[in-house]
Amino acid sequence: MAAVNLGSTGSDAAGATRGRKPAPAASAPCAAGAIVPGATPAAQGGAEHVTEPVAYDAILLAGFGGPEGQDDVIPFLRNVTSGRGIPDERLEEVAHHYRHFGGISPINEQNRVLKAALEVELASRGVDLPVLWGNRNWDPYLNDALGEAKAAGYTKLIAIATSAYSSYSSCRQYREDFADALEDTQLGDVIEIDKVRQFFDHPGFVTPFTEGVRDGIAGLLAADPDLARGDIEVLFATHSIPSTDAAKSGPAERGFGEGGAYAAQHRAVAEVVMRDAGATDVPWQLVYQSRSGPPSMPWLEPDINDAIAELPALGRKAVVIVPLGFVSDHMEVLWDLDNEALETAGEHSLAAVRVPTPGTHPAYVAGLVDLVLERVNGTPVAERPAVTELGPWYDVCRPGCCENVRLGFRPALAGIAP
Ligand SMILES: CC1=C(CCC(=O)O)c2cc3nc(cc4[nH]c(cc5[nH]c(cc1n2)c(C)c5CCC(=O)O)c(CCC(=O)O)c4C)C(CCC(=O)O)=C3C
Ligand SMILES: [Fe+2]
Repeated sequence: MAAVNLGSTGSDAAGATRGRKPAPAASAPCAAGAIVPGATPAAQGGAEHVTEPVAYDAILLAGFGGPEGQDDVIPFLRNVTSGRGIPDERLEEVAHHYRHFGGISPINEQNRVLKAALEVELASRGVDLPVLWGNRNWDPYLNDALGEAKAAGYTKLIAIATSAYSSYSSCRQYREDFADALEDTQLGDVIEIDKVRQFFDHPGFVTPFTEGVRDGIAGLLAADPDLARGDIEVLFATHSIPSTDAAKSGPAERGFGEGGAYAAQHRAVAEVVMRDAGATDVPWQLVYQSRSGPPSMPWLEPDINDAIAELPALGRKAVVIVPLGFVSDHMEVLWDLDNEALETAGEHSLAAVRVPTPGTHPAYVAGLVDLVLERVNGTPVAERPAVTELGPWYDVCRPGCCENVRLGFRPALAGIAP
């Protein structure tokens, strides 16, 4: 199967190893890696990776969106939760997090800064691709970005969603919203949108965390000469999701164990981070945060605060909190980690540090441009960097990938139906 990376282990720019991806057990017959130019990926007979060059007109930076004033907070939360059955008490609770910061989520500003950093990086590498920015849940919306594309005459966009892992919320929902936006703007016959692969194991995304863990451990040790490495626990934190979403988060034909592809991707990246930070002697766990939904519905556990409360009984004296699931210091990080989790650590007399998110780390910005260029150039799969054996992830989402069994799902781009 030409599209699957069976290449030997090699070194990439960040010094990490490129793994082998096992061939899917029972996927549909796979076309050759190359696809027919001009046709949409869905018409490609099931290719997992697109290894023909594509002449894109622009990059679509697709964000989550966030409120930028007190009056935006409730309308924003209604956008995010429309049709979800999120209890009103939960909305009130979340509104309070935003109110505390003047009703302003930092996420839009972070995406403005990321867009500018991408433009600088593209220019410095001589890549002539404009960056359009649109959000799923707040102004500027995806529809606005498509309006800009139309005005400029762009017809072929390559999307970067600000979300690294596979799950309904972090992958398919973006792809559904692309399809919705094309329908809303009636540009579906004019504009095509492809999407770069999930980049959880791209070295550009992983390197900032590796540096952060190394620095975090060193900082704790420097601050307390009596602290031993085994006294520290590294907690890799990511957004909890409903267990049913997690189970559906990978391609239907591959098994990933407890928590589906979503948890497996986080565990695999955490292991690489610990190894590359030179910290295989430091204990670590994957933990979850920011759950919502009714208490009767199972979500991925343990919650970070519960995990922290258990640490003294394990003999730990300090904790390094790594926001492994997040690309920037948005509300989930500022509130749920810097406010709540650090407070929980204090209540249990643990020294604690929170590692930075990728933000606009040069490796991350360059990595996002690399992800675009591998699609522009149709880079062979064996040459695409991936630090875990799970990747490089699919360019075209697999059938049944990232479904939402609670809500049903809508038509989506950049994948194979359903
Ligand atoms: C996997 C995942 C990511 C990471 C991937 C990605 O980045 O997309 C993420 C990111 C984010 N989530 C965010 C905000 C919210 N998420 C909510 C609700 C939910 N998130 C979920 C999952 C995820 N969420 C889920 C399963 C729900 C329950 C509703 C449902 O079943 O679909 C709610 C509703 C209230 C609540 O319940 O908390 C809000 C306000 C913000 C913006 C922060 C800011 O403003 O700075 C960001 C970046
Ligand atoms: Fe969320």
